[in-house]
Amino acid sequence: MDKLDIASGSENIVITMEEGTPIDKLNDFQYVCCNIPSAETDTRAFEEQIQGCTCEGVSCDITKSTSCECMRFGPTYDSDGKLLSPGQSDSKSVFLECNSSCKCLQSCANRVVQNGIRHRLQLFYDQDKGFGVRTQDSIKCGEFVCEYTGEILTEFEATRRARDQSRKGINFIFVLREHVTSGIVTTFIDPSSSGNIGRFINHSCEPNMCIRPVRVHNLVPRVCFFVNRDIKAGEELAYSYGSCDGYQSAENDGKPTVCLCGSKKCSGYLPCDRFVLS
Ligand SMILES: C[S@@+](CC[C@H](N)C(=O)[O-])C[C@H]1O[C@@H](n2cnc3c(N)ncnc32)[C@H](O)[C@@H]1O
Repeated sequence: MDKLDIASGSENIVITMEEGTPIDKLNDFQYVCCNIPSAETDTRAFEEQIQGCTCEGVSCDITKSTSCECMRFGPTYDSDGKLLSPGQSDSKSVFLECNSSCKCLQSCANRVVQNGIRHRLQLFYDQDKGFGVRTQDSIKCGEFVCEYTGEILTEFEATRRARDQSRKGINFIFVLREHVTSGIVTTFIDPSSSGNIGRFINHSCEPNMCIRPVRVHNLVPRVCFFVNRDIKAGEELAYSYGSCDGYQSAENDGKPTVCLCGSKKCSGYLPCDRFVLS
């Protein structure tokens, strides 16, 4: 692994590591910028291209979102590419960007996540919480930070791996629950051996980031982090591992993990997803 860039050049920005970060702990970790199917996962959702819009011009018009098929569920961003309503639990559940089959250009206002990480991020290590991520730039409320990429698992494999990871006192499996008309669609993402910088972000009971499941070229949801307030360079980035409109992260089975987020609103323990226990 590159000592200067944990992404080894695969992101469009260098992701540095604070001096002294014990990267030897990450021997088998492979950095991947996008989700990949595990050996057991049906790959059809990866292959099915979402139909693009037929808008004419360089960029689709955010202010007339009803005229763009990619914004049929409403706009996701404002004209500066900032997430609309980052401080609220979302009012809509489908977040669609324009994609490779649309006529608009890569600079279209409805293309944010697909343009990758824009702010300088740094990996660091804390004796108590382990790895963590801070920003080296100030970030404005609503701006995109990064995704949580990894292997997309079947429920069976997710349960097996979650139990396995819990025994080692750590759990990386992100459980995304989306409420759709036909019921609940659940996606399991495991970045423990293949993942991106999102894998290292810690939980806070008073987080500075929110999560949105964004779809771009295919049906596989991309779990995306956006800041929910203006933040300063040097701040640690954090999201809530607990449920919020269907998003949850698994935690240690049986023994709750004491939360060290340091917030006055701290609930004492990390949230736990019940699927691990079933
Ligand atoms: C997705 S990983 C985050 C990166 C992790 N710190 C590492 O060293 O790889 C989740 C794990 O980090 C630790 N963690 C995250 N947030 C924490 C918090 N607020 N307090 C205590 N431990 C935390 C827990 O061990 C949890 O299982």
